[in-house]
Amino acid sequence: MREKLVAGNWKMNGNLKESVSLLNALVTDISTIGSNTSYAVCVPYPYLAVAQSTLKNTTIKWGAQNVSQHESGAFTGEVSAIMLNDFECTYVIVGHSERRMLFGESNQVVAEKYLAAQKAGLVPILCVGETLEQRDSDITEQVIYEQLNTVMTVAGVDSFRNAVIAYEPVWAIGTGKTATPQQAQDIHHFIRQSIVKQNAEVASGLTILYGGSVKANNAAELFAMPDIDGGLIGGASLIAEEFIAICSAISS
Ligand SMILES: O=C(CO)COP(=O)(O)O
Repeated sequence: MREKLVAGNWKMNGNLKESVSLLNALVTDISTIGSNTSYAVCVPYPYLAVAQSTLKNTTIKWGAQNVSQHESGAFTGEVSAIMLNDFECTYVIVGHSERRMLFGESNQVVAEKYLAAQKAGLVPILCVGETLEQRDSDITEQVIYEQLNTVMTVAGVDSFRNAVIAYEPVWAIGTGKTATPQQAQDIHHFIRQSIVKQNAEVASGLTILYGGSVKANNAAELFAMPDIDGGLIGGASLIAEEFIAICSAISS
């Protein structure tokens, strides 16, 4: 059985006080739900230390939202995978569409970040997804295949044994427009089949998350689809009750 996962992506939100209180609320509330699923929060870098101290010895894992493709050196403002290890991160998000679009990260750079994360023992959560324009031009599968294939070329298909993929249609992020469960399932199936062609065993064990306006009231129907193994949650992960409700939608 492949791992199910619900991960929060806090993005650039909150301050220290709010982060501490959200983490504490999650720790209290998570104990009320079943545990056949993994849970995680990807917090801003400055709050990794407090995530580490608050979540250690709980069932909630933690991670970062970005990582440098370089090991060390003159890269002002960047954070390496080795540094993330100091905070005992399990996960790091790579290739989020906001990084691709706002910070110009190409498929190649994303693949190098993915590889750097894995080399340091972190589990990359590789985000893929199409814009509305690309969907309307009927090139969704082509776009996603290129995103995946660059990673397979740089890191190999076996690398997906220790990675998670998140399908996040750009048009559904922060817009309140969720992909329908069938639209999401179709792309999840396409992603899994793209990996099956290289290695069926790796593909069947691969956790593929859906992200994009997942809320407590639409999570269960998305998570019920056969190739959707959980969610990457943005806005709703900033409210403890909402995030916990989404987590319980997968356990039930
Ligand atoms: O980008 C996302 C998670 O990485 C999704 O964000 P929202 O859940 O706010 O749409």
